[in-house]
Amino acid sequence: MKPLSRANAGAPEPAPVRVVHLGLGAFFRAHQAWYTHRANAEGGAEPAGIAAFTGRRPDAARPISDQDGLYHVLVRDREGDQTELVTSLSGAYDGADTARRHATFAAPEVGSVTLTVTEAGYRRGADGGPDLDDPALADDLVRLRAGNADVATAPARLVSGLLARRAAEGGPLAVVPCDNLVDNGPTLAKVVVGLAAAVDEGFADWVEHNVSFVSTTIDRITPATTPDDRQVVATLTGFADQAPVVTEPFTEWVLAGEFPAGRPEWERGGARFVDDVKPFEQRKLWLLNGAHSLLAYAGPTRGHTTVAEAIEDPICRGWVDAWWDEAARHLPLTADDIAKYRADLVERFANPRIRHALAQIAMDGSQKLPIRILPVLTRERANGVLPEGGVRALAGWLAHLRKGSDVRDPRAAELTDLAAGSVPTAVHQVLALLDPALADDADLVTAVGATLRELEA
Ligand SMILES: NC(=O)c1ccc[n+]([C@@H]2O[C@H](COP(=O)([O-])OP(=O)(O)OC[C@H]3O[C@@H](n4cnc5c(N)ncnc54)[C@H](O)[C@@H]3O)[C@@H](O)[C@H]2O)c1
Ligand SMILES: O=P(O)(O)OC[C@@H](O)[C@@H](O)[C@H](O)[C@H](O)CO
Repeated sequence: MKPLSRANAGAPEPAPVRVVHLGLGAFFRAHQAWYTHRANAEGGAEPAGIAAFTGRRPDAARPISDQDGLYHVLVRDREGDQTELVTSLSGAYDGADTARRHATFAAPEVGSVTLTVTEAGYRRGADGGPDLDDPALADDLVRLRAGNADVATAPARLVSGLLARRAAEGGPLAVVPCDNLVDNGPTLAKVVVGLAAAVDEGFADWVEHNVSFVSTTIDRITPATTPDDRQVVATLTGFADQAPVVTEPFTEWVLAGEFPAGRPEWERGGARFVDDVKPFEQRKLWLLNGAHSLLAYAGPTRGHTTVAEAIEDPICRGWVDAWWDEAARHLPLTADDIAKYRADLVERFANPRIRHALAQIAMDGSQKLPIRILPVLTRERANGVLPEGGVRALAGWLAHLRKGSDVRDPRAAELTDLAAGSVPTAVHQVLALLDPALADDADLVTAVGATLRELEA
């Protein structure tokens, strides 16, 4: 079995870096790096390279940098596997490598910064600005004010990179969040401008005038890679690839916003540039991600561990259909569009060769449910409806929290405490943490309690 390298694979030399990425995870490799690779492969413009930095694990870049930035995407449909070698990563680095990060941010030929740092990684406070009660972010702010750029959180790394760009007179640039958040461009802008202002008002002003925050809807189901997946890639390609990613054939990237310093021609890879991502965003976050979260919490009560298993269970499928009916009532799309999207989702979820663990999706519920479930639930309640699917998603989350094991969430300790004890108290306390208005809704509390008892029976 050959080690993967540009020489062994006959791959082109690394392209000049035009994009910096924060959060070198699986999704970035299956999505933004893949679109950049596809755009480069189409030819025409000068190829664009990406310098990508890990978010939290210093060692995560090593297997990729040892392969000259190369890795395979393993695309799995019901019938079989296809591999594609991705060549757009020109460098993979430890996110704590401040000197490298700053040099990349400062380079005028770098025009965009993309991010996949998870919902929790944005460290937003209740007002949408930076959560300065978060100890890690507060610690980073002290460092930034002291001129020390060795910071750890994603917002602080972005701010320190922008400080380096301003100091080098690198010019304007675009920041492109690719995480599942509502209004992700303006949402990130609020965190970054707030943190910049806490460092220095003049710098916040520079950010407002020089940095464009682009909104995106991003979609490609990409589970964590397993050792078996690596073996499949080795068998198919003959390379001992240490960093392949597994994904589905479907992919979507919709973007809205300005790129003042240019960008790769991602549309050549299939990306769409629109004036407003909102209809795409609501369709995706409510129908796809909402159903994912519902299955992630309620599915295990029926013994399921993956999305594909759960969606094939007629009971779980009924839960998802109920949720989709509720969400559909509030989507600004035609009935035909919604029906087609739902049918496609059933196919995507049921793909038996994508083993998407419910436990992976269940992470960070306190950050995800307000985006995926509550917008529909609150609209339904305003219309006097007790929505079965939304209620079940909340009840499922409570069941997950009450099991107590493997709750991965920035508020895990608080949540598992609140969820313990009698059902009515647990439901009231957990809903109050999400939104006090939910806990004041007696009919909702009763319905969630009844569904929780049913799931726990
Ligand atoms: N996997 C998917 O199917 C998918 C699809 C659409 C969007 N996304 C978005 O991409 C994100 C990452 O998914 P993934 O599959 O790449 O996961 P992953 O676990 O493979 O990678 C996560 C990346 O985020 C970084 N990270 C995690 N927590 C962080 C934190 N608190 N601060 C800074 N960086 C942090 C990690 O270091 C890593 O680089 C998701 O949370 C979601 O917002 C994922
Ligand atoms: O990646 P997360 O943790 O935000 O959410 C888990 C899944 O719901 C998500 O990754 C979907 O698979 C993805 O959003 C599909 O495009």
